[in-house]
Amino acid sequence: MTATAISTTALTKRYGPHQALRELNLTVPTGEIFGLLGHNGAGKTTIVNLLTTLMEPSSGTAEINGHDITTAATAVRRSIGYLPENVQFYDNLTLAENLIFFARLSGVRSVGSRISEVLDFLDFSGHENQRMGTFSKGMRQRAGIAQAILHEPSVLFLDEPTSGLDPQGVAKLRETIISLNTKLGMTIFMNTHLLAEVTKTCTSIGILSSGTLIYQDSVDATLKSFPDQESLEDIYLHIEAGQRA
Ligand SMILES: Nc1ncnc2c1ncn2[C@@H]1O[C@H](COP(=O)(O)OP(=O)(O)OP(=O)(O)O)[C@@H](O)[C@H]1O
Repeated sequence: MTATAISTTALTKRYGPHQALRELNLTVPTGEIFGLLGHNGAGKTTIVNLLTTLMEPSSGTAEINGHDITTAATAVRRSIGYLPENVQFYDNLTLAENLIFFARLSGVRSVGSRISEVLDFLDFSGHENQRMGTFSKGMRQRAGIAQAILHEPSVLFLDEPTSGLDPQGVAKLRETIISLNTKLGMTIFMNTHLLAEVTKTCTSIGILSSGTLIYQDSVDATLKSFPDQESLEDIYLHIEAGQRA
């Protein structure tokens, strides 16, 4: 039986009178690279904020590796890594100084050797003594992933990870996400608008529309189920249009 990395039951979030997420029931098996798609304002960041324990749900529940996001938030935080869309660092400090700071915050043992191991894995060694204020967007992204995986999480959340990257940066990020999944066994949950990238990177997708999950399946099954559509982008637009009709 496949283990479950992420599961939500009737997960709901209201901001005042606005219902951003409506009774979401979602299951992501361990080992998937799951891409959450949806229009602007669909509720994608809200889901990530709930699953990473940055916010509490209005009602409903969710579990990460069997830990409840509300009653076992500390256990959830130990088993997840999170790369927000705009990752923040201390720009006047070097990469190593930043990573040491974050590693200590998350209780990493053998900080120096763990940082070397992570930078090596990400093919990012050699920048340790560079001040972060001089980093390009792609380098910041790489540093953000290093920070997010320092404590060896088993589930990694990425919010719009391709935002602001050039095509080389997008390709490098894809390579990194796939190797985190295949070599380290991490389950990946990513929010994205870049549908061409989803076909190349993700194993399964969900589509969120106005706070409701309207579709979930593997990428392969999705491509087979809509033989008349040329690409995942066309399939996405077709499903979304069906929802609005
Ligand atoms: N703190 C907040 N207070 C009030 N409304 C909010 C708040 N955060 C988000 N919203 C609203 O909730 C809805 C979902 O927002 P969310 O940021 O989760 O969407 P999204 O799918 O991530 O959008 P995008 O693709 O534009 O980043 C939107 O209508 C948004 O305006």
